[in-house]
Amino acid sequence: MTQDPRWQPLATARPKMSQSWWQWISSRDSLTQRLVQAAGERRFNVRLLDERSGQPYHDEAAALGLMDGRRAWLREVALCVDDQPWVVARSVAPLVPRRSAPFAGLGETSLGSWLFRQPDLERGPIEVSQSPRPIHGESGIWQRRSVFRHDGWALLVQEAFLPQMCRDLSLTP
Ligand SMILES: C=C(O[C@@H]1C=C(C(=O)O)C=C[C@H]1O)C(=O)O
Repeated sequence: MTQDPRWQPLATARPKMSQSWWQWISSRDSLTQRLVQAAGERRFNVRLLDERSGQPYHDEAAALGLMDGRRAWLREVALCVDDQPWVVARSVAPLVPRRSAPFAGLGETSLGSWLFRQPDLERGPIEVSQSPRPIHGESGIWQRRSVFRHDGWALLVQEAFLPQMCRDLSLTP
C-alpha cells in the first residue's frame, strides 16, 4: 500500500522554506505563466506523460469526494525548461456521465492555459506536503494541491516542485 502524502494547510509550510520558494508554492495564479516568465529566453514546454481514465489514489479520491473505486480522468505532465523538468503535475477529475471533459485531450497545451480562461473558475485552498516517496529520484519534494471548479467540473491539480527548478533559478529551498 503506497503511503498517502500528509496534506497540510499551506501556512504550515511557510516556516520551512525560503521567501523565494514560498512565492512559488503559495501562488494562486497560473503556474504555467509564472514558469514561462521565469524561463525568460529559455524554452518552456509541457511534456505529456500520461492521460487516461483510471483509479485515483485514495487521498485524491477523498479530496474530490469520490467514492473509492470510482474511475476518474487522470493526466500527468512535466513542465520543462530547456527540456529539464521543473514541475511534475498530476491532475484528477471525476468523470461526469454523458458529458465529455472539455479539458481532456489538451496534449502538450497547458491545462492552466484552459483553466484560467474560464470566467467562473473557482480555486479551493492550497494544501502542501513533502513527498513521502521519491519523485524523479529525489525525496522530500514539496508538493501542493488544490481543487479547481468550473461549470460543474472539479479538477484536483497536484504539482511537485523539483530541486532542478530550485537550482536553475538559484533559489534557496
Ligand atoms: C493549473 C495550471 O496548469 C499547469 C499545467 C498542467 C497540465 O498541463 O497538466 C497541470 C498543472 C499546472 O502546473 C497552471 O498553469 O496553474
